[in-house]
Amino acid sequence: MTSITNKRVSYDIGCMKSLRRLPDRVALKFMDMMTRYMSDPTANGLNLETVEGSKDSSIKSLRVDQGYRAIAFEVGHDIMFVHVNEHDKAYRWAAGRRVKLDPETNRIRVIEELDAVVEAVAGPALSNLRLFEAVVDERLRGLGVPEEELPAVRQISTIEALESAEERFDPLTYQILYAVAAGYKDDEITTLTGIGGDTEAEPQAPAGELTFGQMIETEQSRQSIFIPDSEAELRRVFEEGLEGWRIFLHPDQRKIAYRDYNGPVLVRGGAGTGKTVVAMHRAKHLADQIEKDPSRAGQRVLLTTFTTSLAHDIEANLRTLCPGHLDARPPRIEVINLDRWVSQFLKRKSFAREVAFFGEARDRLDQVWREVFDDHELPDGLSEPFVRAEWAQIVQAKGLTDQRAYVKTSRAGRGTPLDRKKRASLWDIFADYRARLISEGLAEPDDAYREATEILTAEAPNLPYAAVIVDEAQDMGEQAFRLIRAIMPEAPSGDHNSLFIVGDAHQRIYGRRASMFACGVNVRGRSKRLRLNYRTTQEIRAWAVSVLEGVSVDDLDEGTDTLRGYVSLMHGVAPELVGCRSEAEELDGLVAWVRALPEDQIRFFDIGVLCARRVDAERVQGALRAAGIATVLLQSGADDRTVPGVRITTMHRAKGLEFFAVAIPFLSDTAFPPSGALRAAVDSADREDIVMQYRSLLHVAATRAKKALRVSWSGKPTSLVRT
Ligand SMILES: Nc1ncnc2c1ncn2[C@@H]1O[C@H](COP(=O)(O)OP(=O)(O)OP(=O)(O)O)[C@@H](O)[C@H]1O
Repeated sequence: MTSITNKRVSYDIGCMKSLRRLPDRVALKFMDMMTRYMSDPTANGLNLETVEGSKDSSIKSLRVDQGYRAIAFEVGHDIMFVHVNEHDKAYRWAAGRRVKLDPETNRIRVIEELDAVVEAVAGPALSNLRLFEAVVDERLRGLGVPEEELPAVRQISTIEALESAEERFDPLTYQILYAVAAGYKDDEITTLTGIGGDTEAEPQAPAGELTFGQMIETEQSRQSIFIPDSEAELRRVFEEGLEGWRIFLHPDQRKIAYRDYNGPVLVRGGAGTGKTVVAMHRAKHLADQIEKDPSRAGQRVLLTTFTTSLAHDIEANLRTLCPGHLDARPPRIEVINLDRWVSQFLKRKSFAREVAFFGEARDRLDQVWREVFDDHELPDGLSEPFVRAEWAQIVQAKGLTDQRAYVKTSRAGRGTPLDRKKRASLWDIFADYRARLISEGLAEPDDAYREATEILTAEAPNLPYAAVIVDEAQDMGEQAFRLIRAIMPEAPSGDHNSLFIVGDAHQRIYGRRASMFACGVNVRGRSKRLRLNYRTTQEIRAWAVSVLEGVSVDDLDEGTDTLRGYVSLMHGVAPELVGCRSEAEELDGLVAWVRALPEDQIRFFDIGVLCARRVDAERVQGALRAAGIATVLLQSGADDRTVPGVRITTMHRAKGLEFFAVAIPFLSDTAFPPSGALRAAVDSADREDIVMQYRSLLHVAATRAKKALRVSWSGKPTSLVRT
């Protein structure tokens, strides 16, 4: 027996999973031993014992209590725990295992070599029952199954047998086998595993030359091996649960979040690909760097979003990832939505006008417009809604403050042409509106962004930010990007790790748009894409993508994006598409669907009903309540999951949420897009924009579902859905 001190301890995903199956007292004891060792390795040495008769001399066992043993590999400076189980089972598991440094996949693999005898006996007898019969060795090897595991693969007879043999295989092998069995194509499996193909991650050194200690640190190994940085981190992971996003990042995610960049970075990815997860890890990484360097004390990372609710969610999640950075005084990470940041900044700068973000202040804007329209004649053929749309989408969106700039500006994308004369008379109206706003002490959000940008540019105040991370970038307009660039201007020494921008133009639901390049944010050569959807099954994702079929979407810059090449981690059942004769029948069906969901697998808070309009959400609430089903109508605040009840909310609010099962009712051709929204269109181009926003909204709503989706309508379905 050797008492081990001062080694680096890590845990592979198999160990984490086996911990979950242990009785609580055993799991707690193991966790306690590990955290104590990490807090003071010299005082709390680990008594590792050699496993007699094992194939690999580095395999060791650790007594957890009388009946349980943990299995680990001890190589050089590292101890990697791989399994915890009852005494005999643990030793049996350990007997045939060995650790392999696999240069092909740039990972540490934990494999079991079957004896040739077992193989010979099992082979012919099972020949007509083999799950992978039609799959040749070469394909499996190419996908990353180690040679040594092929005999065991050949013994698997059914998908259920594969599932119950999970512990027999190296975690990556299991993932590959499962994907092959589920019918994924090779390029899709490459996306799932991050091996080879067109992935962001790549070997960091010639893989063949890496030692165990180096190989365990690769982006690829860390997809399934957790190396805690500190006792606090280990304790948090044990306490908060083992949700993959915190520890087992996809190699692409880790590479994107944990590298240095010499300029702004753009990360795109379809719904559910872990963009927010990457943004959070990026914040942690940059804050870790600040913490380690005493000369950077007081600096911080600004993580900003478009909506308040996402900012709340991110802050809550960061509390489980790196609370120290939020609680430090001053904090090393600040999470705030951009509107709020602007309000606070302008307040500090004694900006005297009230910014009309929502509510009563917005009603006052309507009142000012009414007064302006009373005093002006509109140019021929133009309506009041047109004038307001021109103001919002051209003048304010582009930050135009004088007539010359307005006359010269490009109005690309606006349907109704305007000659010079019309533009000149429109400018009179705009100038009057602006003057009245100022005398009323009011400002629109775009004014606030512009003012803040001007103050920052003129004063260059000493802000504490070392970097800005932006989530939901697709919903931010030009003024927002100019402001972000002004908060984090390019340093004289270059743009080191300055801006990290995350978004998906397919999910643009607020009608704003900007080219980052035009706003001084140059991401050329640093544009990344995430392709693995962790949230939604392949079947639901395919349906959600069909809603956007044939539509061209930008890449948040000056190019175009596509939803091709995405893969979902899971397969599941096809979405239910339900046509009804009336809305009453639709609501009855919805109630029956909620009741029929398997109660043992799913709790009410994990069911979301998403509607285009708040009034519809209220109708759904009425129907569910009448049937005795508890409900929660979600408003703009965070979703408190300790309150029981089916979640009902608008599709807009659903952004940032996810549910096991989602229902989207009222998708008839007269109800979706809602007629009120279409009536607001000022011309055919505007109408197309509105329809596009509703397509995106439906795409967002559908991609909130993890496992089950129900879509319904009464009468004729909207042309936006494929039935
Ligand atoms: N490496 C990972 N391991 C396990 N789960 C992950 C991983 N990365 C992301 N997830 C999970 O996938 C889901 C989607 O992640 P996230 O919200 O970051 O995606 P997103 O791209 O921002 O989505 P959207 O654009 O739809 O809002 C979350 O439940 C998250 O915890």
